Amino acid sequence: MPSHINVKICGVTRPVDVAAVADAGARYMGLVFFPKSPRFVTLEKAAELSAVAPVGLCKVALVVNPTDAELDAITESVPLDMLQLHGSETPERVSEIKVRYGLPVMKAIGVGSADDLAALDIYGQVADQLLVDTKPPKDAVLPGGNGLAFDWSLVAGRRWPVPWMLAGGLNADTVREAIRVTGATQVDLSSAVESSPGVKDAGLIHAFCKAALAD
Ligand SMILES: O=C(O)c1ccccc1NCC(=O)[C@H](O)[C@H](O)COP(=O)(O)O
Repeated sequence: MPSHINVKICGVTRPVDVAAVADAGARYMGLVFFPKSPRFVTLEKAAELSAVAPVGLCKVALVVNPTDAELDAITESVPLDMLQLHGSETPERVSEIKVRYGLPVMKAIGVGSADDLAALDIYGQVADQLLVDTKPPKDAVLPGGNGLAFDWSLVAGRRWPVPWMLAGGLNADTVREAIRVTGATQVDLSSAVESSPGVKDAGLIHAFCKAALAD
């Protein structure tokens, strides 16, 4: 019987990663267009990875405060199913991007304390999905993908009018507890399925999906 949990593996950089993500039963793969990330992919590489993704694997482009020119280039070169906004995009910008590109938009919100939860209610009115992620440390180079968890009890029992994913430091050992505490039906991760920064590991991807999808 199919699991009711959806997994997103973010930051694939090689065709073997795409195969591992699909074989392991993940529902989404993320392509990172943030140049400072060790998971950064060029337009050409992203198009190659997108082309080998099987039907049914949702291809998500992750961008940070993108200009229209950047999004034009990405959407013209890479077959995609969703855009993930991981910067400080305003609700108005989320709406604008949805209309201009005609793709579902997932907005990432960093959570570090209860003060951050109001943003989820606001963006839940405009985005197609929410990514509830750990708020990055102040000195972090990356706005996401830092392998750090937040206090899951902050979002326990919270619900929004759109589907949402839990992210931030998840791994095969913690994902079941994270799902139990938060009630998440979708989970996203990057760091814990890598052998070194930016290099995905098929064994770790399979182990994570086996743990997440077991119910
Ligand atoms: O992963 C990156 O390199 C990245 C760079 C810039 C913005 C966001 C980024 N990742 C966002 C994700 O969707 C990650 O999967 C999410 O933050 C969880 O990452 P991790 O804590 O490493 O599992």
